[in-house]
Amino acid sequence: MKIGLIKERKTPPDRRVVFTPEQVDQLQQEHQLKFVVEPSDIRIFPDESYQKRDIEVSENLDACDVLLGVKEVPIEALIPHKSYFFFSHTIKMQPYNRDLLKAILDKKITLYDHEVITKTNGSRLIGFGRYAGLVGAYNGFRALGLRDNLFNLPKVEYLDDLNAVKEELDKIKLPQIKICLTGSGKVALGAKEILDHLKIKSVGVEAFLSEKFEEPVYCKIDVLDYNKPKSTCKGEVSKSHFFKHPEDYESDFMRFAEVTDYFIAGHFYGEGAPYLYTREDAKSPQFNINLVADVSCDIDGPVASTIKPSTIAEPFYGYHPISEQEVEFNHPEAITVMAVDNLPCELPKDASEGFGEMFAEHVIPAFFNKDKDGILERAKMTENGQLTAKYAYLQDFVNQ
Ligand SMILES: NC(=O)c1ccc[n+]([C@@H]2O[C@H](COP(=O)([O-])OP(=O)(O)OC[C@H]3O[C@@H](n4cnc5c(N)ncnc54)[C@H](O)[C@@H]3O)[C@@H](O)[C@H]2O)c1
Repeated sequence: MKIGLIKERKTPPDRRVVFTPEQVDQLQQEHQLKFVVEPSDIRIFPDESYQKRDIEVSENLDACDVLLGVKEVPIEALIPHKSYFFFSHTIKMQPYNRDLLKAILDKKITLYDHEVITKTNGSRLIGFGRYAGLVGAYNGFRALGLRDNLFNLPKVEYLDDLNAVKEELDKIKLPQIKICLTGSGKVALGAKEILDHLKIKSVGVEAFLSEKFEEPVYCKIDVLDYNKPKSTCKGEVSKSHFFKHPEDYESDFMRFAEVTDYFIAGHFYGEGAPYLYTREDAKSPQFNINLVADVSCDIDGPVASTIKPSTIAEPFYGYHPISEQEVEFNHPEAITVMAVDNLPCELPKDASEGFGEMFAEHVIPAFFNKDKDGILERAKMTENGQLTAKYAYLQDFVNQ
């Protein structure tokens, strides 16, 4: 079997890749696999680092059975009749990728989307969430240091890797602040890794809400901490009930907002769930949050101060809660917002290594065991110019 590692072609440039040279080397030794790497001048691992390991680097991907990329492949670069794996960002009917999905069908491409490489229960097996959480939490501290003239952390993109990021954090001293972190997935765990590296004390909900501390503390909360059942809720309150019937719940986040200084949003927001805080909530004199690292990054939604995504080049802006307008990130009345929507790109080396490990563990075996766990079947969105049954709900979207 021949696998092609394709060049990333999106703007701004994305330096990540599915497999590092070392991983390709190892996979070629362990399996009946041969790799071809498409040349790229932006990839974090240069062409020579593959060539040094005798891995073929070539523009010609004709002989490849499968092509692996990270982000959306531009329509003109799609090779007809091939099988691809990449993030197509189409499963939620994202309008900006409608033409891409149409082209994939027209060109009779078999598309497997990384986002839907899942266990049978639907939970995702691979992704870059951990790296988003790591960089997002760090960026929030960077904003704090710059805004309050406390310390000057460098941008992650100028650092070599995660170790270098952690070394920078070792140099700072934090003020006594309360940090609230939402979520239970990969993003939240990545953010927690940064908080734990800084040796910030983790406290439970009751203590966080009611006690004063001499040192910085954080509290990690999940859906049933920041939502409560409405009086009309009939079902038994549980996480799975919340996921199925979010309309039976209302936000209980204000009790956290009243005592939190720095909020790290690392949750997954499901359609129909209550907003954590609205623009009105943020106007309340009791609303205490003045810094948000919104890794979840749902725009103009559950975290009302996130009025737009920010960029790696310009990662911070201010949200003025009274005027509801954007202001300077260090405006004295602003909630400082970090809402970069491509955070893992800032840590391309570690993110590629981590992603490659997950892909090697969960997907590569499926090529050789007749997909006995249904991994490929669940992730296959298109085949022979048709949407597969699981993704047939996208038919109207592509017909528009
Ligand atoms: N800013 C960025 O660069 C960036 C990068 C990666 C991910 N993200 C975003 O961060 C968020 C979290 O991603 P992740 O990688 O941690 O996800 P994940 O798949 O690792 O975890 C999702 C968690 O949400 C829970 N969940 C499932 N359905 C839910 C629902 N309806 N309501 C609430 N929780 C539910 C699951 O139990 C799981 O624990 C996503 O919205 C993702 O788009 C942002």
